[in-house]
Amino acid sequence: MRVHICAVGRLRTGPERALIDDYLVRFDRTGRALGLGPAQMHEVEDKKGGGMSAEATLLERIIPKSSVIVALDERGKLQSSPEFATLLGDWRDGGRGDVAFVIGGADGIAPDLRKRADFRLSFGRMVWPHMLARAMLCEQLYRAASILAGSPYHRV
Ligand SMILES: C[S@@+](CC[C@H](N)C(=O)[O-])C[C@H]1O[C@@H](n2cnc3c(N)ncnc32)[C@H](O)[C@@H]1O
Repeated sequence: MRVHICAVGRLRTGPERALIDDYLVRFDRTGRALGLGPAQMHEVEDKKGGGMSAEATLLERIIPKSSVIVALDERGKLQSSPEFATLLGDWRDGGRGDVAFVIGGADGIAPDLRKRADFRLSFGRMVWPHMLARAMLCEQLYRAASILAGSPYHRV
């Protein structure tokens, strides 16, 4: 099952990029034997300042058809890391295709796209900058793969 990260904003060279690249390499390496990955990053940018509805139009174009859509949203559902690992395994085994994680921009994800999502995932009720949310997602993907692989990275 391929994992798509569909995000608003272009990641420039810097500390977030280093973190994200590192966790995605680790995720791909750990996930390969589990049928998870590779992870692909898709970015959109609305240069005309059309806000979340313009961003949603661009996001809709890059979300692969028939993928499970997971919207990252602070109002979504909280998961422990083992619960998230189980979800990822279930999506892989469910045979629906790929999974697409959607990360909004400064205004968030437009309501229609949020409603269309199969799952809304929260990293807590605080709002994080989108690039940090991206880095946190990549770490949790690696952690989930490690949990499913039974490797000792995750400790309770
Ligand atoms: C700066 S936030 C936008 C927050 C905005 N208030 C909203 O209504 O969503 C940019 C993006 O980062 C992600 N994000 C930020 N905090 C999050 C959290 N606690 N849990 C999950 N995703 C989060 C979401 O995808 C959000 O659309």
